[in-house]
Amino acid sequence: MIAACSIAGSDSGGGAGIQADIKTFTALGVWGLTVITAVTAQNTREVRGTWMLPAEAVRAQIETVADDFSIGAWKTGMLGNAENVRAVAEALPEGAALVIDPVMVSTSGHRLLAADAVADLVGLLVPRAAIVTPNIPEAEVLAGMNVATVEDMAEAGRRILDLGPRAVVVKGGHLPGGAAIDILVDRDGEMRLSGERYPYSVHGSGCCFSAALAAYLARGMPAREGFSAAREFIDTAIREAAGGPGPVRIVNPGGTILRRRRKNIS
Ligand SMILES: Cc1ncc(CO)c(N)n1
Repeated sequence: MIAACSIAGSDSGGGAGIQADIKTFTALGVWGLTVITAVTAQNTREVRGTWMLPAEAVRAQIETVADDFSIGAWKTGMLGNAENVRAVAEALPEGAALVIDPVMVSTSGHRLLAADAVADLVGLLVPRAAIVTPNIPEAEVLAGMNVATVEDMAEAGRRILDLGPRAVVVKGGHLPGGAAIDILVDRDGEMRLSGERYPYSVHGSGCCFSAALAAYLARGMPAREGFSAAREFIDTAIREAAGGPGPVRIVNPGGTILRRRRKNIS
């Protein structure tokens, strides 16, 4: 069995957070494990409240799943506060393949990471990541610069790479313009993917993208290949959500890779 574990908050609306991650893992043939950091009362339009779980509960969930499952990849989403960031850093097994979605603020404008937790996220977790996946506002915080152009995105990606992860994907969905461009930066250089820009924004797209990346890493794909595959997966999910705003619609992307690799899953 290929398994991946999401460390994130619950979205009662089912479009983002833990729920998005389980649905994505399932669509990609990966067994989804979950470590819940927080509960949110949320729908596609607003976050009405958030309640953090104690760090002890976060630590115990990580240790319990790690003791039983062979976990091909981990991903973090909403961590909420510095205590939970530290608990994750302490409990996460050494050498784990880690995708960090540095969730800070919801699309609807609600804070999902305390401002004073950013330093611990950067100091304790980002250097351990296989891939960090900031959107533009998150890249601005992590890189300490304004990002207004595609070249700014690449520069921000390089600065975040200097924090120590093996790769960074800066997602360009928040930039104005014709195409939606995402840039992966790693020590070999950069890789740009240009996709269609849909005339609406959907709830949960960032969560599904990073979960898809984690699923592909768990299935043994290298980071650059996983980036292409996850980009295609989320493009389909956003397109199928047409009529938005609303949640992304996760569809099984089908294709030969999934069917071929499915045989490996018992
Ligand atoms: C629980 C949760 N995680 C992440 C996001 C990011 O969109 C959200 N809105 N809610």
